[in-house]
Amino acid sequence: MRIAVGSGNPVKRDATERVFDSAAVVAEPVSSGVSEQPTGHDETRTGAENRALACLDADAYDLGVGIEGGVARFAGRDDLFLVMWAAVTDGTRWGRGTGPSLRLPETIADRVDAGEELGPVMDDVLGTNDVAKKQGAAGAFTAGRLSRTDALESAVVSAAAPFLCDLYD
Ligand SMILES: O=P(O)(O)OP(=O)(O)OP(=O)(O)OC[C@H]1O[C@@H](n2cnc3c(O)ncnc32)[C@H](O)[C@@H]1O
Repeated sequence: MRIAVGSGNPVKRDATERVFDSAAVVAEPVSSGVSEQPTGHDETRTGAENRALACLDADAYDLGVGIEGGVARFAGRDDLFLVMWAAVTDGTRWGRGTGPSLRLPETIADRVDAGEELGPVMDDVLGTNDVAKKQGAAGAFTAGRLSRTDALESAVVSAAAPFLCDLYD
């Protein structure tokens, strides 16, 4: 089975490889079709779906996987969370799922609310370079207990459910 993951970010490829461990996983950097910093569940989910479809079309793949990081609030609450959505498609059937949500510290949430992208803000605060391609905000917020790869693996395996369980058919 050939699987494309619609990103050049190595943590997204690693998370996908963990889920589809007997498949060949190829990274296909594609456009998300949403803003650089998606806001809200709808925009973040749409980014994951767009990436899944775009990378499936890039070559002859059996499945396309799209993963998108975003920030979102929950109904009636003020705090801002890092969220992550994944989508899996074979071009006909779809699976969608989320990973864990992590509340952003207020100073970081304020900067993202003011229009900055989370990745650069995290690098600035942590004094790192490309943390989004390494342990990620999840790793930083949990003292390494939950890496971005771990978190995205949860999102991808959740999205893969319709391809793993025939109750969805
Ligand atoms: O190369 P792509 O696939 O675009 O990967 P990305 O990590 O840059 O992009 P996302 O669209 O998944 O995330 C949107 C923004 O949120 C940031 N972001 C998301 N999750 C993060 C995390 O765990 N740690 C740091 N930044 C994160 C990311 O760096 C972007 O600035």
